[in-house]
This record gives sequence, structure tokens and C-alpha cells, in this order.
Amino acid sequence: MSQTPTIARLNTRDADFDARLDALLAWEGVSDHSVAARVDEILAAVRQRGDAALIEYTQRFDRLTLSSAADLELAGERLAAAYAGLPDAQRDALSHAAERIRSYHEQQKPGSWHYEEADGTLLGQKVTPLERVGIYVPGGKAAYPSSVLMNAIPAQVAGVAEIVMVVPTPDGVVNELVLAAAHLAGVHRVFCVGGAQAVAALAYGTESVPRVDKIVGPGNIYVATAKRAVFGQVGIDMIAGPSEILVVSDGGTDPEWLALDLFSQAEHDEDAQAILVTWDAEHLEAVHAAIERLLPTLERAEIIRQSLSRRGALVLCDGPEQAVALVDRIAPEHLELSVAAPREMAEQVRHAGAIFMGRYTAEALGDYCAGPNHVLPTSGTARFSSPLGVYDFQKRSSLIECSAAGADRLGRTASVLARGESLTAHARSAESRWQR
Ligand SMILES: NC(=O)c1ccc[n+]([C@@H]2O[C@H](COP(=O)([O-])OP(=O)(O)OC[C@H]3O[C@@H](n4cnc5c(N)ncnc54)[C@H](O)[C@@H]3O)[C@@H](O)[C@H]2O)c1
Ligand SMILES: N[C@H](CO)Cc1c[nH]c[nH+]1
Ligand SMILES: [Zn+2]
Repeated sequence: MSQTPTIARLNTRDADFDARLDALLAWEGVSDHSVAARVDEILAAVRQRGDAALIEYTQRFDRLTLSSAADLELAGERLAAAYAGLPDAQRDALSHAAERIRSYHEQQKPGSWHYEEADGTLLGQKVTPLERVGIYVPGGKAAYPSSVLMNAIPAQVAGVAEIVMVVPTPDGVVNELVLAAAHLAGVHRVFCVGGAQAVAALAYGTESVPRVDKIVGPGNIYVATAKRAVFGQVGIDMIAGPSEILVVSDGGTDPEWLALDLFSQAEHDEDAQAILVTWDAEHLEAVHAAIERLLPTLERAEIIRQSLSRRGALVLCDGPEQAVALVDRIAPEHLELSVAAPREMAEQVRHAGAIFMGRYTAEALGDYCAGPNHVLPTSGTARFSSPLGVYDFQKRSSLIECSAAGADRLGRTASVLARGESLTAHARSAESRWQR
């Protein structure tokens, strides 16, 4: 009986390489009709029946029975108590991570700007924080206090007035670190709901959950599909689905380090993706051997095994240039450049959510405390999306103030263009301010 291999082996020289890689990259869930149909049904139910539907779905998918809608929300004192009750080591680590994330995001803060032309006309851009945002913190297969910090801190730095957090608490199990992180990061309200129903509640509002202006944060296929579906009703940040890592190695890094780096993302979800690309055939064998050796030692071995066998790959390519071309084709969420000259290689890369440079930079450090955001575009959307940042929590308004002379000068150009469009009311509006 043939056994499913732990991880696929691909060679760019094989005739079926492109087809096999494309099949691995296709994230089934995104186009899966049954997921989309279920999400549509959930969104419609929450939109129509509000809290009642939210309670039903929470019972069905998170096995949490709530006696009333009021139980959906956790009080601020509960968050503060969680923070106060943490062991010192956890409180210190959370604070250290929060400080580093805050410092990094402070650098992103764009200000309003304007300039004046010679005739006194002023042009500019006013930056305004969003009023109320919803942050989705995943919680189905693992608890993510780090995601609380990564979502809430940039919102706070941007000056958002109200941060509403949703997080599933399967079987009613509340994670103290998640609550403590919410307290530390200045989250205003926390609701114990997850999945598509939580996204629906934030998008449409229910009797208990306030409707928000934008929903941000990562989640599984139900969350990602729901965010895509409500876009337009509310803003969304990006599609941040199951985690991904692409490691490019020149053969000089300890194979066990790389095996663990691949595991670190594979352990998130059976749908997560971990890929190694190298042009050193012996090294590929060594990483493969390290995977087989270390996998049984991991607590989440079963999730990792499924993720690696379904969506993982060890790819042998011809050299660094081909490796960079593969990176751009895959556009991974996380890219590790485990090579001798990582900065030079990073300059060649166009598409990746975050680039981790050098043999010592384990992607896991970025997940928790390096400082940059860990909410990143997945499934190839790094081609056009960026990491979650302060800019996601702000919007911009253009500023225009014409002097009398400026109104005359611009009015003459506008008049010609408006008449060219046969929009004569526009033309006459501009002409009415001419100085004659
Ligand atoms: N891209 C990023 O920045 C980033 C960061 C952290 C985590 N992640 C990813 O987020 C995901 C978290 O997933 P998770 O499952 O642990 O938590 P989750 O909170 O995203 O999903 C749990 C919810 O999914 C819903 N659900 C589960 N099965 C369902 C079903 N059969 N039908 C309808 N709804 C169902 C339930 O409502 C449940 O509350 C992982 O894929 C992880 O890799 C991504
Ligand atoms: N790797 C995840 C983003 O894809 C973030 C995370 C949180 N905790 C651990 N990892
Ligand atoms: Zn991670």
C-alpha cells in the first residue's frame, strides 16, 4: 500500500512542474462553492435576525451556549483582571512585544500636508482616523494574543476612536493572554464570537454588536470568505487567510532550523502552506530528513503533517535567479531568505508580505515581537496588498482652496475641459468666478 509522502518534492526541470506548483498554490477554500454558500447563508441570517442568529451560530460552530445576548460581551474589568492576573513572565513578554510593535508603527504615521501656490491657492491632504473599527482575532485552532496586539496597536497609533474586537471562544474557553492583550492594547469592546457570523455582526451591526466602518485581521477560510463578501458594506484590510512561509536557502543554514521554520507556519492550520526552494540538492535531502526526524517530536504534529502533505513542497531549482522568479510567482505571506547575501537578494524580490533576511531571522520572531505587523496578505495577494499598518486605520480627504486669482486661472482650464465634455453647468460654474 503506498503511503502519502510527508511533503511533495518538485524539480523545476520536470515537465509537470508548473502544473504541480499551481495545484499547490490554489487555495481550495477561496473558490469552494460550499464554503461560499455557507458563508452567504450565515451573513444573511445575522443581517436579518441579529443577535439571535449570532447566538445560534456560536452554539453550532463554537459549542458555546449563551443564555442571553449580553453574555456575548466581556466587560472591561474582566480584561483588566486578566492582565493583572498574568504570571510576570507573560506580562513582561506581552509588554515587550507591545512596545516594539508600537515603536515600529509610530514610524508609519503619516501626517496631513498642504502647499500654497504663488497666487495663494492652497492644496493639500487631510488625514483622519477611522471612527470605529472591528478587529478579528482568530481563535479556532489556537489562541492569538499576538494578533490582538498586531491589530489593535496600529489602530490606536492611528487615533481610532473605538476599537471593537471579536474572538471565538470554542467550548467557552477564554484565553487569559488574549484578554490581557486587549487590555494592554486599548481595545474598547470585546465580543466572544468568531467565524463568518462575527464578520457579519461587525458589518451589519446587531442589537449588541455595533456596526463598524472597517474590519481588519486574519482568519480561516470562513472569515476570509466573509470579509470578501461584506466588502463595500464596510472596508476591509486584505485577504489574510491561512499562514504561509516560503524559505529560500542556499544550503548554508542548519537543515533542522529550516525544518522548524517550515513547521512554524504549518502548525497554524491544515490549510497553511510551507515551501522550501533551494538549488542545492544535497541540502534539500538534509532538510527532508530533518522534517521526518523532527515532525514526530511536535505537539501539533498532526496539523503539520496534513498541512505539509496537502500544500507543502521542497523545490529544487537551478539557481538564485530562478529562486527569485519563483518567489515573485508565489508572492508568499512570509519569505525567509536564508542565504549568504540576503539584502542583495531582497532587492530583487517584488512580491512578498514580509521578508526575513539572513540565517538568524526566524519568521517566528516576526510573528510575535520584531515590530512589523504579522497580519499579512496571503494566497498570492501580496502582489497588490501590503502588511496591516497605521495607514489601514486612516483615510484621506483632499483639500482645495482657491484664491480669486487661482479661481480665474484654474477656471479657464476647467471651462475648456467641461465644454469638451458637454457639461456646460460645470463650465459656467467655473466661468462665474473669472475676474473678467
Ligand atoms: N495571515 C495572517 O496574518 C494570519 C495571522 C494569524 C493567523 N492566521 C491564520 O488564521 C487562521 C485561524 O484559523 P482558526 O480556525 O484557528 O480560527 P478562526 O477564528 O479564523 O476560525 C474559527 C471560526 O471558524 C468558524 N468555523 C469553523 N468551522 C466552520 C464550519 N464548518 N462552518 C462554518 N464556520 C466554521 C467558526 O465560527 C469558528 O468560530 C489560520 O488559518 C491561521 O493560519 C493568519
Ligand atoms: N504566523 C501568523 C501569521 O500568518 C501569525 C502568528 C501569530 N501567532 C503565531 N503566528
Ligand atoms: Zn505564525
